[in-house]
Amino acid sequence: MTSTAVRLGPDDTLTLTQIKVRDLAPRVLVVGDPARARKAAQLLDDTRQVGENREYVTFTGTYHGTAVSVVSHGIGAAGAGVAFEELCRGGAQRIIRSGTAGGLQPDVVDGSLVIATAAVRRDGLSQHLVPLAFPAVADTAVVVALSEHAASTGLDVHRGVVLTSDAFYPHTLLGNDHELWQQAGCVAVEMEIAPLLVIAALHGVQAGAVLAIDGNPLAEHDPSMAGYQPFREIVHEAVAGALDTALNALVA
Ligand SMILES: O=P(O)(O)O[C@H]1O[C@H](CO)[C@@H](O)[C@H]1O
Ligand SMILES: O=c1cc[nH]c(=O)[nH]1
Repeated sequence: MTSTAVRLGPDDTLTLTQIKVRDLAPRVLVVGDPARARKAAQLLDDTRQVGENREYVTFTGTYHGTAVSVVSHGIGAAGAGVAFEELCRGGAQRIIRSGTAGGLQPDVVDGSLVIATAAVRRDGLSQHLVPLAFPAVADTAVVVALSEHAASTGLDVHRGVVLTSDAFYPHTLLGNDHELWQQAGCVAVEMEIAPLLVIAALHGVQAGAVLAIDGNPLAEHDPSMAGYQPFREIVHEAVAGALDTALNALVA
């Protein structure tokens, strides 16, 4: 692929994530929540913390003998996009996001897993990088690897197009358009996959995502998200299943 993408050297430090390039593994797990990054780091062997700045916390270790880094990217496309871009500039070759999401279809409910095949680009960032006509598509090998490992978790697994949207809490003035995307067949809604897939594609990096479902705002008739409650056992189990799936797919 002809590319004008920036690549840094091993002695460089990525500016906002504060990771030394030599400390970054080519296979990277990304999660929104720094606390989830710390939990994921405990699943690695020989783990060491190699970066911390703002919402970006980074660990590197090995998983089943293969070097892996875990990085938190915070909530929302703009901040997460900083991390995704720096990881690509630092030499990441495969990036998998393990996040949480709301189900959009009636059968995509608490405790399910969703594997993203593509994302609707309703984020504010990615249109500044490449026109919206460019699709946000997951890498096929990553989707296959995620599907294989998700099946072994015993959780309810769905696969399809996800909606990436900047608005977590809508205002009654405009509401949200989740119903439109439900009718278009989107399976879940979250906030960072579209920029991940776009930035990775522009760098020639493999990327994909697996999501733990923590509610279904349409089915629960809760468009305001006032009843959002992700701190439940059924969600914790799905988050654990998503992390396990993502780590196995990373090293597949
Ligand atoms: O659980 P994470 O990875 O943060 O993902 C989802 O959760 C956050 C909103 O609660 C957003 O970042 C959304 O994308
Ligand atoms: O963006 C998100 C994340 C989790 N659950 C939701 O409903 N939306």
